[in-house]
Amino acid sequence: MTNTAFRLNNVNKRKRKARPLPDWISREDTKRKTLQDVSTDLTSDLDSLQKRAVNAALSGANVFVTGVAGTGKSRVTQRIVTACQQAGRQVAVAAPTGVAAVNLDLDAQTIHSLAGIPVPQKARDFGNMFSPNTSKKWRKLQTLVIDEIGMVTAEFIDWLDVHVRRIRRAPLEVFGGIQLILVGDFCQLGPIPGSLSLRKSKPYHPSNPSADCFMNLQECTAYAFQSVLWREAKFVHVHLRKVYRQQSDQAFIRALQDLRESKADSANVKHLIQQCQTPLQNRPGASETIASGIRPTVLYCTNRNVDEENRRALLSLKSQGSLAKVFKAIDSVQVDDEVPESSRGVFRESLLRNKFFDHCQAAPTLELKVGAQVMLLQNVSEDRGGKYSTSRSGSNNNSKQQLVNGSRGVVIRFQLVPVVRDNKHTEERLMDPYDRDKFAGRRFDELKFGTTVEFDQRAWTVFKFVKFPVVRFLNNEERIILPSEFKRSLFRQGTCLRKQLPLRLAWAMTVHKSQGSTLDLVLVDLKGCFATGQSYVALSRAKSMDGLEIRNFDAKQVCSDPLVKAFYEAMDQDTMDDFLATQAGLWWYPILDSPEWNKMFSQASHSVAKQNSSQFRQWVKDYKPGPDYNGWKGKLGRS
Ligand SMILES: Nc1ncnc2c1ncn2[C@@H]1O[C@H](COP(=O)(O)OP(=O)(O)OP(=O)(O)O)[C@@H](O)[C@H]1O
Repeated sequence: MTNTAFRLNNVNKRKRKARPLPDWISREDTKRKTLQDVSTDLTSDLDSLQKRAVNAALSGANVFVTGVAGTGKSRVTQRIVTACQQAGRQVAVAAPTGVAAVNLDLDAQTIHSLAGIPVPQKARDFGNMFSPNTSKKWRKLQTLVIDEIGMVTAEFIDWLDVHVRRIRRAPLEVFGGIQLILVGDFCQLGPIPGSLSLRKSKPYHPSNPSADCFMNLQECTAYAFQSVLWREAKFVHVHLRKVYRQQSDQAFIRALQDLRESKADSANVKHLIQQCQTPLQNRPGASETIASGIRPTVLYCTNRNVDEENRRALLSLKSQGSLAKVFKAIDSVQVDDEVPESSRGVFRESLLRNKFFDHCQAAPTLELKVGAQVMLLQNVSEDRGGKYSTSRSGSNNNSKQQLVNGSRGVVIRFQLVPVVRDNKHTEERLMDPYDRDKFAGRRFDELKFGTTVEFDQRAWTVFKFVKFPVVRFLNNEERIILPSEFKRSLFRQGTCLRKQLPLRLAWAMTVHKSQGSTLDLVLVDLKGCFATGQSYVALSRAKSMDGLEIRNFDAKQVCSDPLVKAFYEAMDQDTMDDFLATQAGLWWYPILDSPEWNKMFSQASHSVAKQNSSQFRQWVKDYKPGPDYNGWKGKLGRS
């Protein structure tokens, strides 16, 4: 081909590309077709409401997905995230607490670390968001998914919104134009109040910009729907209806529904309590499982009871003469390459102090013994040679066949696993018994001291053996459990990494930690129940009454919030705008009554603030982070 011909061809190609599409295929349609394909692939096993949630998310709308416990909110969240990613969107997934983020298992992080701020005590803590790294991240983001929105306070979400708008220089758009997917159930555990007293902090006023804002963050227990954001975001509400977790036990579903609505004296609840008073070991199905060595998970309302129970249980095993093995986690951090050399030390220190290491489900030290009750913390993915995967898709769906995050079992022995070293002695590796490719046709237990195997184009020699637990799970599968990675990436900071066995002792756990999980065999002790929705969350973890024992139930402790009830009624009656305008109340109303506030504003401005959100918008407009943030001066005030 001559140069001229080549050029002509290119011109023709360009011309062809520029030719308009036929009238009957608009560009919008071709785009929709692609989204349609994504949606069909990901929603084939979802019910119609679950599909509606995924499609609404794909349409680009702000979506709120809710539903009673066990209706598949987590499953829908996973599909939404995958769908948005496949549609080419920049997605971030966050949850209000470390446990919820780790539970979600979608490489989610806490909302605070996503925001690049500590758990804020003062409005100016949000000033950290203006750091070049964090603001760049927020500018790129297209979709933000927040799970367990019921635990996020209205005040927090409004302050976040305010700062994201400024960072993205889009003051009039909710979250500066980022699509919001909020997921949660306001009848489950709500925002947890902290200890900071409102009275001790000064209200923010534009005339005194360096003062700390009125900071109610640690005290605010207003629901996210009491935010300005909720009024402006125009959410598509999707209320999932079909309960999957207890689908084989309709009487149980009815009782849970009554508990959710605080009808603790109903016939359904009485029936539930009566059925579930018999100890599990005296019930036909459960007693067989217990006889095979698997004891029920015990849920307590307080941490103290949980620790006591696990310690007691492990000690009782010790007294039977069984030897304990201690597995210590290996923690490390990796600072992002783009962090300048001069700041790497500071970033390293800050990553090492990250809350991830406190919240990580995998304990820093795990003591195990033969007979210890354990729970798997990650899915076992067969298609990846039996390794642990961080994906929770399909989790718990088919627990009889699959081992998933939450699967329960008992340690039956410890197994020696070979460690190999390459012939240059530069690297050591633990041999994964389920990674069959590595053994070149040999059986794992044929590997003896000094045996050489070849993989990764190198020869490796067995030079020592290390003991790891073998767990027998509820589905009777026995599996050697090897250390696995738990990590959290902090955008433009680096990664926190913990290497530990994906197991935790599972004789007992708190109700707060159990939120989001499905349990086959569970004993719920409601002594000391203190939070709204706590008894509902605890009891709704069980799959059926056959696998549930209830202790210390007190109808007086069952409480739900009438405001939440009204919120759901408004959603079902399609009167949400009216509810938000007249009943919900904005989170700062109680602050208006504080003496500090009274000094700042006249009675007249109170009523303005109560009537609409313009007052808040005014603060937003005038708000400037305090003097601590001079470092980011260049980035401020441009919005
Ligand atoms: N469409 C579906 N088909 C079959 N099983 C499903 C479906 N949706 C959800 N499930 C199963 O129902 C159980 C509960 O689902 P999931 O944990 O997603 O509910 P949830 O609404 O997030 O619950 P919670 O509010 O308690 O966290 C899981 O075992 C899940 O695999």
